[in-house]
Amino acid sequence: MHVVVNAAVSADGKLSSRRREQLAISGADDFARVDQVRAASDAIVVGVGTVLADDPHLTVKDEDLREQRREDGRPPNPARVVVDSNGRTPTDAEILDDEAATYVCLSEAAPVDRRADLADRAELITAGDERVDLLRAFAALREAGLERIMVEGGGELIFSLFEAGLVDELRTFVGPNVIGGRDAPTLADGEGFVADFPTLDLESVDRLDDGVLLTWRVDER
Ligand SMILES: NC(=O)C1=CN([C@@H]2O[C@H](COP(=O)(O)OP(=O)(O)OC[C@H]3O[C@@H](n4cnc5c(N)ncnc54)[C@H](OP(=O)(O)O)[C@@H]3O)[C@@H](O)[C@H]2O)C=CC1
Ligand SMILES: Nc1nc(O)c(N)c(N[C@@H]2O[C@H](COP(=O)(O)O)[C@@H](O)[C@H]2O)n1
Repeated sequence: MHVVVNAAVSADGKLSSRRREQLAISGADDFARVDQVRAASDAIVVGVGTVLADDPHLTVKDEDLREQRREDGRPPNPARVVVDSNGRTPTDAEILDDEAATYVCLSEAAPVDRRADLADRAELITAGDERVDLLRAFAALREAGLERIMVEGGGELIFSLFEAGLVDELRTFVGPNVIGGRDAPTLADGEGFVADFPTLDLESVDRLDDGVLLTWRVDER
């Protein structure tokens, strides 16, 4: 399995404002690049915080890229995955439509009625007691044949994936704005590290739109 985290941050490292509404930090060229990364992936993963904030669709937007996937014998869109301990994903969420397969990773704590609602629209994976155990959930995704994984956020999930040692590559588009706010989400939130910080090898730096794309390999821990 290869896990790429891709996100767009402001020049001060924020994913969004303190209102946690979806903000376009990327420009047109970066969104086109993101579409290519999606098209090259078997699955796109987000946390339920992103689903609740953005109601993302997580599909490939460019019809040529979808057609290329069909020609390669793959479904036109990668699978979508929500990490959602308690089954908070709304049943009318875009991510549950029939444009692509969807997996919802739950914990044992997810209420039975939420499981039943979600099971009509998605494959359910249960891993962890109170919170999704990411090592087990990602092992289940791998067993389902999903090898090339793109994670799009948000900051809580990205931190946990680094903590679990699951990230192979980090691609960060840094946009030309300052968002600020101590409560605004950043690339990696969660508890934060105080020692044994994950370290990265800088692979490339590319000017893109009015910002810069940083591609990092994550060192083994
Ligand atoms: N600029 C960009 O590129 C992007 C920006 N965003 C922005 O990010 C914000 C959302 O990010 P954020 O609030 O951090 O939410 P996340 O999308 O990271 O989801 C976090 C939630 O996932 C659930 N979860 C379950 N298991 C785990 C686990 N093991 N580790 C971590 N989380 C787990 C938790 O909810 P529970 O306990 O209920 O399961 C948790 O609160 C929005 O403002 C959105 O607009 C999002 C993506 C990309
Ligand atoms: N790469 C990138 N740049 C930004 O500026 C963004 N705001 C995001 N957001 C991510 O894209 C999701 C929306 O996807 P759909 O257009 O609905 O398919 C959003 O939920 C974030 O994960 N990404």
